Amino acid sequence: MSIQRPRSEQLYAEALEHIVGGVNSPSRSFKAVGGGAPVFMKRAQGAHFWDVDDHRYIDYLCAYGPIITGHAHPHITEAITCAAANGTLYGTPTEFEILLARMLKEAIPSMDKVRFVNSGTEAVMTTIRVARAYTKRSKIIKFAGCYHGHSDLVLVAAGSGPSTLGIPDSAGVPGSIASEVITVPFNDLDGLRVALETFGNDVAAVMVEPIVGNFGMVMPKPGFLEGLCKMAREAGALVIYDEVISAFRFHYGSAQTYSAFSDHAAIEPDLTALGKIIGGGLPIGAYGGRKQVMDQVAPLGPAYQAGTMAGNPASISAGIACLEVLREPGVYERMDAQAARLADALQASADKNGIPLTINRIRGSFSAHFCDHPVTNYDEAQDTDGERFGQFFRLMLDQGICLAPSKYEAWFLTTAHTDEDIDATIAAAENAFAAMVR
Ligand SMILES: Cc1ncc(COP(=O)(O)O)c(C=O)c1O
Ligand SMILES: NCC(=O)CCC(=O)O
Repeated sequence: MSIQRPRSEQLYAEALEHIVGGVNSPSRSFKAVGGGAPVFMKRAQGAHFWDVDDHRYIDYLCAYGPIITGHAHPHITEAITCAAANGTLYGTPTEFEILLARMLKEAIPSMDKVRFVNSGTEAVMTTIRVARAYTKRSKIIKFAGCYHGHSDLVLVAAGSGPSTLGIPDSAGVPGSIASEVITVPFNDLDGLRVALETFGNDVAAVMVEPIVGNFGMVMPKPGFLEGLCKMAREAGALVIYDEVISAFRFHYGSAQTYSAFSDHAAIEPDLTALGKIIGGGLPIGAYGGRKQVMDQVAPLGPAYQAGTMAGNPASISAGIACLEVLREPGVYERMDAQAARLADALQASADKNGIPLTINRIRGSFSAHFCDHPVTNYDEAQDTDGERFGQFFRLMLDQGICLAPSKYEAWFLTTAHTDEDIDATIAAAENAFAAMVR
């Protein structure tokens, strides 16, 4: 089944000479799946990639989440082209920024005010600063395995990327900063209670991915978000939702407005961090929240946050166009149905071959864990067979199926995946599972 990729090998060798580790984000390295050259892609269209050796792949990596309408969607491409033709960066406000802010606010009503930044990392980093400014406290509670970007504070027990490479707690983060972060297991209200009882008066915010995307896709247990919000508020701390992955992933809205949760008022955060999908494939981040809290931000308030590239017309236009596509009726239902068919077939095929597999599916995305137990927190996600994942990853890649090179990452469907893509993926998985037990 193994296919050759001489041009990727050659480019990787060259890249290693010039770019640290040969990659511009460590998540792209194949270190956790047996090493060697990552595949260098040269073109992407719809649900497909072509590599530099002219092999075609069906894409479930989807750039780690932003590509939800498929690659080079004509409506988004037109918006970007048009923005570029009118100048890529002004350093002044533009009318489009207001439109995207309005669209985000309509979809996520807990945000009275929004500010655009350039990445999810920046968005999260700033929500923490704003929460600290507002509460005049310094500590943060986060949940083990949730990834919130690569700013110092949140690189403690940091989930997918760092965990894949065996560095959940980054070097270069001073102990004094790490000591400002308290880590609690996800889905564990008792753990949160103890943390708040111990440190409550110093806690500025409890930060969480309300639906986790960074140790697989993991739903909060019933009552978890309600309990989290209640306990945080009783302790005088703010609630920050990192919805960089989850916003617009499962429906036209965010986790905090998702229909799986019955009492939306009880799970409303004070601040929300956004990124990925809202930029339609261009760099973006945003954060927003209650007016009173957001008024802390400069130029209104004392919390400073700025950005030369922030709100650039291309990213904003791409974001608007992406949300316009997602607003079309039936879009999420279709991704849901395709993901259901794919996940069910993967499970059946693994079962048939006697390979323990736990699939966590939330509408159009899912994670597949090589284990025989549920995955509801980081410990359980770690306790899965990484070697088997690596083997599966390579067997799929060699049949033209592109997954993230990490056992912690999700599979993402897009509006561009066709029934034929799903059929081909199911057939490839059948072959892969059969090969794994031979
Ligand atoms: C939940 C979450 N927050 C924050 C980030 C950081 O976003 P970025 O990579 O755009 O800085 C990510 C990226 O993977 C993420 O998944
Ligand atoms: N779920 C983790 C990521 O999406 C990380 C992407 C990156 O840092 O390249």
